[in-house]
Amino acid sequence: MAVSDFQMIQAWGEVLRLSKLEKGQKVAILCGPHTHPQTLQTATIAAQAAGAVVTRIELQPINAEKATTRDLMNYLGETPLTNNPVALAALKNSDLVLDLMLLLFSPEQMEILESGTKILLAVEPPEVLVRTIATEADRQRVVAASKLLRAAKQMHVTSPAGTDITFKLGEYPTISEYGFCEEPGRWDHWPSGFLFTFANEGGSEGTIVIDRGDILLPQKNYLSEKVTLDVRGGFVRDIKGGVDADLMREFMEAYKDPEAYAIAHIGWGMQPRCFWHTLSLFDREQTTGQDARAFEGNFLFSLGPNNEVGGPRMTPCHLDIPLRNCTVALDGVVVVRDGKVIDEAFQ
Ligand SMILES: O=c1ccc(O)c[nH]1
Repeated sequence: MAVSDFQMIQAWGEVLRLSKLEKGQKVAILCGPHTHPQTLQTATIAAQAAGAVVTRIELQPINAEKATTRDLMNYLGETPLTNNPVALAALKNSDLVLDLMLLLFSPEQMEILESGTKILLAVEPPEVLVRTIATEADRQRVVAASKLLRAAKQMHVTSPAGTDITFKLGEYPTISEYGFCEEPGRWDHWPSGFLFTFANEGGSEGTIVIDRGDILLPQKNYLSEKVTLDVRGGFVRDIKGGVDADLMREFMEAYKDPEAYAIAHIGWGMQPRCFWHTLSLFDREQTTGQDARAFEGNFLFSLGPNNEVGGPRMTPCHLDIPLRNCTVALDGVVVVRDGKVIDEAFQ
């Protein structure tokens, strides 16, 4: 259902407060022709109400001729910021960037963050944003879990459907996402409420079974039959199943990039206000599927790029695949059991 401007302005006000936006600071709102007009207008008003100096930067989209999907997260790496020093300079000179266009994993995003600028991504529709306004409690819970993940040397994931895979950890940092940016140089995504790290290069071995009802992103469908991934040496070597497997395989083959098959980020969902079922109630193009990435107790793995954390892969092909009913153990300590987060593990 629709959201009132008043409610959206209040939502932005709370997220900007949590992000410690101060009077007189510089806010750049990055947008494009696809940016939701209500999100843009209410973000602008809320940032001004917080006393910030607000600049809108509108960039023209690229890559349409290369991607086989309209999904914002599925031709990564090159962005409208690539080879645009004017916009890049303005963003690096801001205290906070509200990214309503979607940069995600790109060299330019890393460069902006390294300058100390904060970036908050927000491209879900207002109905999702007002349901998932971040809270300090979300931050504390995700940060507590990330301390365990950061210290772990191995993640072992199993499921009744047949998943049994081990990831060696330690080469890459842990990323916590909880929906606001309270520290300089931080990137976050509203909505979120999950955490992940990246498997060591070549350090993923085993089988992942994407079960009936599990979700593929960007396909944004619920699988009607199992898809089995054979993972060796950090790469998906085989994709077995029926039509869903054929669709996934052809989608990835279209990129003609061997790096698309690499295991990328691995972690789990901790957002009780996001749900597995939500995607079934939206038109495919109304959402990027953050409910699916963040719902409490999923095991979320992704394929493709790891440049976000300084890894060598910047493939534009990026799949996020949240699984239900998994058990996730870090060095033998269970943090998710049969799709339920074990908070006691983080005390
Ligand atoms: O918020 C996000 C969205 C996509 C992704 O791959 C990671 N985090």
